[in-house]
Amino acid sequence: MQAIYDLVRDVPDFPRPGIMFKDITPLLADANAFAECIRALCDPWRGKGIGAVCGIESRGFIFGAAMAQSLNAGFVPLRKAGKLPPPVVGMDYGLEYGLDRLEIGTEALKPGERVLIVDDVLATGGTLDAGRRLVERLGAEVVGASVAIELRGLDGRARWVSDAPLHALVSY
Ligand SMILES: O=P(O)(O)OC[C@H]1O[C@H](OP(=O)(O)OP(=O)(O)O)[C@H](O)[C@@H]1O
Ligand SMILES: Nc1ncnc2[nH]cnc12
Repeated sequence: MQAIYDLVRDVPDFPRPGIMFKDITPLLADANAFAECIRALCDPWRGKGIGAVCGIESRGFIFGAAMAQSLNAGFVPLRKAGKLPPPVVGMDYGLEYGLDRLEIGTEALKPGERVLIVDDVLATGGTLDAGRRLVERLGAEVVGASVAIELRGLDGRARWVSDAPLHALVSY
């Protein structure tokens, strides 16, 4: 896990003054560390009957798609506004450095389907909360969530009001 810490770069004042941005691109560029990261993210979910991994645009796609393959599950994108063709349902939310909207195709998940939600970073938790609500709106079952990085100081975990587990690989 130390390799993962070593490969996440701190970028001060990006994308806004006062934000310490966690840059995952050095981690993604390292084949062994990225593979180890995907393995470790998937381990808690093996044998748990995950039918679909919902990855959150855009960095959540990188981890989510690789995890879906490893878990032998489908991949369903939760996309930013206006990117998915209709019909969609959407949700506005706030994140550490702005406001945004996530959407999902109304036919993308079956009622009762067992879903894992994946993102790269948990900061204030607004994004993950919006993702959970959208999946539940479609009647699917949120089995849990995984993030590569948790920023504990922003207490995003408090926004995860589900009983389903929320796993973080590394935390700061
Ligand atoms: O916990 P929160 O405060 O909600 O912040 C976490 C979200 O912020 C980033 O997404 P961003 O909207 O910057 O999109 P990107 O992945 O396209 O860079 C990150 O990828 C998470 O999705
Ligand atoms: N500090 C941060 N670094 C990287 N991604 C983020 N998303 C929200 N806050 C972030």
